[in-house]
Amino acid sequence: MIEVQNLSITFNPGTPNERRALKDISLRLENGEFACIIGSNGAGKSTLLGSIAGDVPLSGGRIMVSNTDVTKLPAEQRATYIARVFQDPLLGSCGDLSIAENLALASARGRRRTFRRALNRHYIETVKGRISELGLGLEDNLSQPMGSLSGGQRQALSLVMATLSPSSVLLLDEHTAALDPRNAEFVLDLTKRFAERYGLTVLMVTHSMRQALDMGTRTIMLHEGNIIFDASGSHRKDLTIEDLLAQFRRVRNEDISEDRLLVG
Ligand SMILES: Nc1ncnc2c1ncn2[C@@H]1O[C@H](COP(=O)(O)OP(=O)(O)OP(=O)(O)O)[C@@H](O)[C@H]1O
Repeated sequence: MIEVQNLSITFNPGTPNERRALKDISLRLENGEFACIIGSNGAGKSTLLGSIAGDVPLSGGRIMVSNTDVTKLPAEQRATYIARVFQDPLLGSCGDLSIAENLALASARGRRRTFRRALNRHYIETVKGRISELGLGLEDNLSQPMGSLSGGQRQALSLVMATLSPSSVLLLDEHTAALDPRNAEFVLDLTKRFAERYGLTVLMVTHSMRQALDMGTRTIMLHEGNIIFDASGSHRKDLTIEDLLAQFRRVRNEDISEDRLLVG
C-alpha cells in the first residue's frame, strides 16, 4: 500500500523562485491497486513519485509505504519497499555492468545480501528463467553490458529487476515514453503481467490518455499540485478519452479557484 497524507512540496521556499509543486494532497492506494497519474506539464506528477521514493524532501505531510512510515527514511532505505522504473532507459541500471551484475545488484537491494553472494550460480540460473520469459533471447548472453541493449530491452529488464527485490510497491515515471510504439506495447504488457502476478501496488505516470484508462484500476489527474480527478470502479469503466480531455480543457480554460479544483 501507499498512503500520502497532506503532502506539500515547495521548491525554493521564501525565494523569488518559490514553486508550490504539491499542495496538501492526500491519497491512498490499497495493496495490489494500480493507479495511473495524468496531468499537464508541471502538474506535480514526477514530484509526487520523487517524494514517495525519497528523492524530494517534504515541506509537510507524511508518507506510508507497506504500513511503514517512510517519511524520515532516506531513499536508500526506502528501496526496501519501493522499486522504480524511469522514463530514461539509461537510469535505474548501470550501463557499464553486465546484465547479470545489474540483476545481482537489484536482487541485493533491500536485503542483507552481498553483491558477490547475489551473483552465485544458483541465483543466475533462477534469473535466467525469468529473463527467458521476456522472449528477447537475453538469457544466453548475461555477460553482455547493459549499455549495449536497446531502450526496450533495458526497460523490460528494469521491470524484471523491480520484481527481484522484496518491494511490493512499483513507481513508474513515463517508463514507455522513450520507446517506439511496438516496444512500448511490449513493456506495457509486461507491466500488467508483473503487477498482477506479484500483486504489486503501482503508481504509473503517463501522458497517454489511452494508457491512463487501459492500464490498472484507477485514474488520477493532477493539476497545479492538486488532485482534481480520481476515478475507479464503474465510474472509470465508463470514461472515455474525450472525458479526460474535457477535464483537461476545463482546468486549463476556466479560471477555477483552488477550492473548486479540490472538490472537482
Ligand atoms: N528541483 C526542482 N526545483 C525547483 N522546481 C522544481 C523542481 N522540480 C520540479 N519543480 C517544479 O515543480 C513543478 C512540478 O514539477 P513536476 O516535474 O513534478 O511536474 P510533472 O507533472 O512531472 O511535469 P512533466 O509532465 O512536465 O514531467 C513544476 O513547476 C516544476 O518546474
